[in-house]
Amino acid sequence: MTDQAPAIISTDSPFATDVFVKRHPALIERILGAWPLDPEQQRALRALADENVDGVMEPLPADAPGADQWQAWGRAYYGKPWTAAPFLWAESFFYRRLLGAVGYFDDGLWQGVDIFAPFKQAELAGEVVAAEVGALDHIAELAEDDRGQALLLSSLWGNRADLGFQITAGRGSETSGLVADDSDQLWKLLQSARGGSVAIVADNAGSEMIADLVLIDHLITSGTLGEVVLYVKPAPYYVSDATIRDVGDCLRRLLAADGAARGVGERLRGAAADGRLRVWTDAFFCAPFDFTAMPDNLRAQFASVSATILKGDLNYRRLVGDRWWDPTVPFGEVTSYFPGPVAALRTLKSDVVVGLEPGTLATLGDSGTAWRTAGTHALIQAS
Ligand SMILES: O=P(O)(O)OC[C@@]1(O)O[C@H](CO)[C@@H](O)[C@@H]1O
Repeated sequence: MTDQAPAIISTDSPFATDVFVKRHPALIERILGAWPLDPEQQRALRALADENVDGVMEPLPADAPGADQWQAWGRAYYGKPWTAAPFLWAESFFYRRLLGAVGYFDDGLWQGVDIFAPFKQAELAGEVVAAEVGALDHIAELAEDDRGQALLLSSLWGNRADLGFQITAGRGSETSGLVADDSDQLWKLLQSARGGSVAIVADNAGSEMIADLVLIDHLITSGTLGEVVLYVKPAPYYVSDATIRDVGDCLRRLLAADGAARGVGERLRGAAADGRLRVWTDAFFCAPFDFTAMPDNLRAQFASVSATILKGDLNYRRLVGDRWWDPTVPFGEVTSYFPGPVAALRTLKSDVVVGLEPGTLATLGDSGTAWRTAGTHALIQAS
């Protein structure tokens, strides 16, 4: 494996700094507006927002679930500004603190309540998803290979529908081309695994999950794959990250539609019933580390499938490491530690990128960062 590049500390990145001083307080305002929170919950949320903007990071209360573990993980960062910690680490801790502030982990009324559900549900009921579901009738008419590629691209660009990102970036419609396109290699990988099992590490609920489910249906129905293991988050995270509940909501959205979408929903329900589609999770998916630190059980699971496909920006950061890589360092080199063939489908929404051709990088211009963070560019990379 190549030498590790320096980790991204938020103070070194205007984009990451904004996540703490703008995105997180705006998210907290939305939560305050969406729920009948009691005074203590409101106080805890407002304190967390203030801490993010100009306070210092406080550890979890000593009696909170997982407090010892987080105490050990974050010893070097508590008492310092949020932006002084590694970006990836501090964001994960923010979501742990956010859920803790409303009582998600405590016995009582708020235990297990997904505070992001109103935002996810609005997206699922909206016109973007309606158009996406309706478009399946046309895609069904395409030849099998063209349909596969169309669904792959739809799963890729579906990653723009990230509700955390939209808090500060808005829902833009501008898209540029792919900065890296290993889709031929990815299809070869899937064909060589024909009839086998593939892991898909999901990202967002709503529009993106609908696109992922439609792609999964295509891969299973066409016989390309015998089994898909879909990994979701064990708890609400990064606003729109999918949990098992979201997979259920998306499946029901497909089943409630007419035409091709309903067929997709029915086939997926059948695939789940006979084990060809399995939904799984692991606590590590909400841990503040990249995949080099994955636990042995997860490593063994990824090693047992023919390939793993990771969706989205955060999974990409965790796959290659949230680091200031030279953008031309090969994807295969950085991901060589991964237990088995691996691919990434990601729209670019943070500083990290690897695997670019020098010519592509020259065209994008390495000085400006908008192409890295605006969600207008995307990539498909495979090892
Ligand atoms: O993983 P996703 O949904 O594609 O993107 C997550 C994201 O919006 O959140 C992080 C910043 O808060 C970045 O990784 C990215 O901008």
